[in-house]
Formats: sequence, structure tokens, C-alpha cells
Amino acid sequence: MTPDELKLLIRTVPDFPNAGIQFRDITTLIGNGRGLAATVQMLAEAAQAAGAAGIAGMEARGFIFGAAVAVQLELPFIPIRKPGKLPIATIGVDYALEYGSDRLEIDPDAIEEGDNVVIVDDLIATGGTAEAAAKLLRMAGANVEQSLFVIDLPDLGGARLLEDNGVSVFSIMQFEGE
Ligand SMILES: O=P(O)(O)OC[C@H]1O[C@H](OP(=O)(O)OP(=O)(O)O)[C@H](O)[C@@H]1O
Ligand SMILES: Nc1ncnc2[nH]cnc12
Repeated sequence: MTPDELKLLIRTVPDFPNAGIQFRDITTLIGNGRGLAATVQMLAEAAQAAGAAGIAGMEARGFIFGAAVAVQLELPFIPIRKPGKLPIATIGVDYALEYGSDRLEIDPDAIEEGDNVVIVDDLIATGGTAEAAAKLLRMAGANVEQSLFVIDLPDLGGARLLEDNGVSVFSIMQFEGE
């Protein structure tokens, strides 16, 4: 399947979770087996090209794609979790969302110093989540140079924010001015 065909599998829901937000829902993409497989394949090829030694994914939607990419490449998966979920002393970063704020935490021992870790998530909007993830992974010793997304919303400037932080951005599809 092509990126344009995959884009047709995304469901857009207006005014969710707040008025004015066009919610790009991946439920309909992952509900299509061929679509899910093609998406994971594209992300895995990009992760391999970036020389990934590990894949990090953000709870919850980033777990779907990140874990699948890690399995495909036989690489470790590093879960970046919402607060209070890990049963150990964590390191964490607070961040702002398109519709609210949150916090991400990881196991500080999950990464070997200097490991090339690639970030995978379903969507980049303001980039706040991915910027926080990159900061956390770097605090834990990772080398973070590449991030991969199924969807980019360029109007919200997240990709630019990440590039300004030294993290390249790859996305399969974009929703711009629509
Ligand atoms: O670029 P940003 O403006 O930071 O937004 C993108 C983030 O928002 C969504 O996650 P959400 O926090 O809604 O959580 P979920 O994966 O648990 O649904 C999405 O999965 C990204 O992680
Ligand atoms: N517009 C949007 N659609 C789906 N997930 C999102 N996360 C942040 N903004 C989003």
C-alpha cells in the first residue's frame, strides 16, 4: 500500500477531545491488517536506515507501532510511560499537549550509554511529547537523532521543534490545511 492509500484509512473526528481539534484517529488504520503491516514496514525501514540500536515508543499509541517495529528488527523496545506506572524509581519530564499537559517517565537503566535510540509514535502535533521523550532518553544516556511518525500535522510546528533539538523527523503522511 502507498502512503496515500494509508492516509485514506485514517478517520478524522472533528471537535475531539476539545472544540476546534481535528482528531486524526488511527483506530481505522490499525483495524486494517494490510494497512497496519504496510505502516510498520515503512517505519521499520526508516529505523533500520537510521542505524537504530533500540526503539522507544510513547504510551499509549506509540506502543502499538514502536513495539511492532522493534519486533520486526529484533531490537529492544523502551517504553516511555505516563506517570506512576513503573514500579521503580524513574526519571521524568513534564510537557504540554495540543489539548492539555502530561508527564513522561522511563526506567533510567533501560538504555546503555551512547545507544542509538529511535523514537516511534503515531502522530506529531506540537512536538511536545516527542521533545520530552528525546530529553528523557538523552538524560538516560541515549543518542537520539531520529524520530518516526505515522502522521505529521505540519501546521502545529512539531517537526520543526524536533529538528531544532537535533532530532530528524520522518512521517508517512501529513495533514496540512485540511
Ligand atoms: O506532538 P504533541 O502535541 O505532543 O501530540 C502528539 C501526542 O498526542 C497523542 O498522545 P496522547 O497524549 O493523546 O496519548 P495516547 O497515546 O495515550 O492517546 C499522540 O499519540 C502523541 O503522542
Ligand atoms: N489532532 C490530533 N489527532 C490525534 N491525536 C493527536 N494528538 C495530538 N493532537 C492530535
